Amino acid sequence: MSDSSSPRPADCRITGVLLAGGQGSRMGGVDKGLVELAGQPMAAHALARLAPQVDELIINANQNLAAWQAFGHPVFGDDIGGFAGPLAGLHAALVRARHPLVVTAPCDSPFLPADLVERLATALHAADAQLAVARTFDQPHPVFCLCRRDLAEHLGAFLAGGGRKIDRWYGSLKVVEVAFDDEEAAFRNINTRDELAEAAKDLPAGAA
Ligand SMILES: Nc1nc2c(ncn2[C@@H]2O[C@H](COP(=O)(O)OP(=O)(O)OP(=O)(O)O)[C@@H](O)[C@H]2O)c(=O)[nH]1
Ligand SMILES: [Mg+2]
Repeated sequence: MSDSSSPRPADCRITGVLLAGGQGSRMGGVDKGLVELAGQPMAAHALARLAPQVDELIINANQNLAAWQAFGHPVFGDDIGGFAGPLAGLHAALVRARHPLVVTAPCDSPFLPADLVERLATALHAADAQLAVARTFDQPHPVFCLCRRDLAEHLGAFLAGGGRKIDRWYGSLKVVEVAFDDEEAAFRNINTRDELAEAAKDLPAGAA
């Protein structure tokens, strides 16, 4: 992670936000990113992959804030309460990001692509879009997105009007979808204890 040494010009710099504000209900109501996977908290795997790709890293979490702070990055909760979904975390991130572009990744995707950010950014700029989102084949991955920080007001108005559905908000924007068909396995998402056990088989202990 770099700032003054970033190869990106200042107006193209990117804040990465790890989305970890969910309730982990399919895992029994745990703070999913803090659950151990191959000797590390699950979030450590995602953070290790995301950090080299961004110019600033921040964490959105709504519980166990001290444990999240131990990762050494700024931690903040949703501004609207009641676990309103990932858009609430994205909005809080847009408000706090130091850089003009913000990329999101969920805490439960420990294999995320090493070229996620570069490919989203290339597509965003080429299409002059407001938001770039990953997909593999016909499967969208809406919590892997890169968008412009100046969407904060637009998203704030959507949330204030009761909007919660990520697809609906994306539908109101100029969006470019970015195909990662060649990296489908990198989007593997760990939602249950069984999926956690399977993922552990594919990661050596202490791998993050
Ligand atoms: N900030 C914030 N993020 C959320 C919220 N709900 C889900 N997320 C995030 O959205 C991403 C995808 O969510 P899920 O995989 O469904 O995670 P989850 O909500 O913790 O898990 P389940 O309760 O089992 O659905 C994860 O990065 C979550 O942390 C929320 O209310 N606020
Ligand atoms: Mg998930």
